This record gives sequence, structure tokens and C-alpha cells, in this order.
Amino acid sequence: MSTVLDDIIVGVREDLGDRMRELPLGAVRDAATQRPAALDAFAALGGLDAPRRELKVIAEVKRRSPSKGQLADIVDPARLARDYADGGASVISVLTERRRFSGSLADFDAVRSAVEIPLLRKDFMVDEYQFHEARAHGADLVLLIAAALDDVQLKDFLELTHELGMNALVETHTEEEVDRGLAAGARILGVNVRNLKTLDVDRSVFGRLAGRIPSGPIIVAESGVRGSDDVAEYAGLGANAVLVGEALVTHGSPRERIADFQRRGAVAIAERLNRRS
Ligand SMILES: O=C(O)c1ccccc1NCC(=O)[C@H](O)[C@H](O)COP(=O)(O)O
Repeated sequence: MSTVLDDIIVGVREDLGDRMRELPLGAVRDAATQRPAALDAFAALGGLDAPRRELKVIAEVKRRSPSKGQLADIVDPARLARDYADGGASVISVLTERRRFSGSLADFDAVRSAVEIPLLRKDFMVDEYQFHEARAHGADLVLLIAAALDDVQLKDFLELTHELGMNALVETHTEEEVDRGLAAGARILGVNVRNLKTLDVDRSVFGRLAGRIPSGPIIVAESGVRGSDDVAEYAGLGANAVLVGEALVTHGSPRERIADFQRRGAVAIAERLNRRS
């Protein structure tokens, strides 16, 4: 039986086919080489600092989702992105998937023109073309979902990402995927607590999986943040960063909210480091 992820990818491949007919791979590759170098998202998320004392926020531009339907109209993604950057977001994630998330590369372009912090192109990356395309639009970070890729694809796409000067957020949902991400050489490892088969959110998954990750990679807690208590919980369990969509796009003051998440996260990290010493 096909999963939600399988169904999303069928649509992604169809849309990709249309774009490839409009702009062939050679042309998109050339466009990628014309861009200024990618910003260093790894450094922005804490880099090699040890221990990482700050809680970084990846703030997402997310209009709708398969699990919740419509979340926010976001008529002006550039304005939202400026709010995120002013609030202290380290990276902005822009969903570019059209059918289920109502995202687009036009949204991405609008955000790219508005802010000078690293941008994550959040999509379902299954073909080499999308990586050149991401870079051609000014992406600094791309998403690699371990559940959507086999070991060879994961490694090859990670290499291609690095060759293009970008970083990758390698997203995992299970112990096995964490091990595969580490084996592929992920430097930024996400634990997404939203089950892609049932779409249920189970925050307890984060602690279980984060506990397997050795020191080194940046650990990102993805999904399920409702407020600063959840951020503090993730940070206390090892998160260096949180990726937040719904709780920001549905909030009246995302700027204040991000600052609050950073404060609460930093306190929880300090407590975790104190417990360890
Ligand atoms: O959000 C969904 O319903 C969803 C369904 C299927 C695949 C991916 C999905 N979301 C992508 C994400 O990873 C989230 O947008 C991101 O982690 C932020 O989550 P949240 O803060 O819970 O909006």
C-alpha cells in the first residue's frame, strides 16, 4: 500500500517533469553557476562549536500541510521572512512543493530577495535536477528525507549538495534512518517526529533518536512545536535547533515567538550541559 510520502513524490515527479521540459538540466546547471556562493547554513546553525550553547531556530514559510490543511494565507512571504529574520531565525525554510503545501519557487525567490540569511529549499528531493534548481534560485540548504532515498541516493545527493556549495538537512524518523544518515556523512541531522505514514506527531520519538547521535552533527528537532515548553523539551534532550512551521505561521507575532524560543532553548541547553558536567 502506498504511503502519504509515496503519493507526494508521485506529484513531485510530475511537476518536475513539466519544469524540466521548460528548462532543461543543462540550462538550470548554468543558472546555478551564475549565483553567488551559497551562505554557510552549517555555521549559522552552530557549526563546529563545542558545546553548542545556543538554540537555533529554522523558521518555516508553510501555507498548508497534508496533516492540517490550510494553516495561513501568507500573501506576502517576503514580509513574513523579514519578520523571521528580525526575530533572530538562523535559517528560513521555504516549502516549494505545490500540490500538498501550496508552496512554490516563486515564494522562494520572494524570500531570497528579502533576507540575507541562509535559506532551506524544503521539498521532496528525488532527482539531480532539483539540486541544481535549488542552487539556481539561491538555496543554501536542501532537505534529504532518508525515507524517500536509498543508501546510494542519500550518499550521492549529499555529495552533489556539497559540490554545489550547499549543506543538507538529512531528515530521519527511525533509528535505522539515523544510522543511515550518519553512514552517509550527514553534518546536519534532523529528527522529524511526524510519522510520514500516519501523519501523527509523537514528540517522544525525538529523545529516543537523538540519544543515538554521537557528538558532531548538528541535531535539528523537526515538527510538533506548539510553544516554548516543547522547544525547551527538545533542547533539553539534545536539539541544537528546532524547525518550526505551524506555530509561527499561525501566531500573530512570529518575531517575538522566535526570540522566546531561543531564550527558553538556551536555558534548557545550559541545564543539560550542567547535568553532564
Ligand atoms: O506537515 C505535514 O503535514 C507533513 C506531511 C507530510 C510530509 C511532511 C510534512 N511536513 C513537513 C515538515 O517537516 C514540517 O513542515 C516541519 O517539520 C514543521 O512542522 P510543524 O512545526 O509541525 O508545522
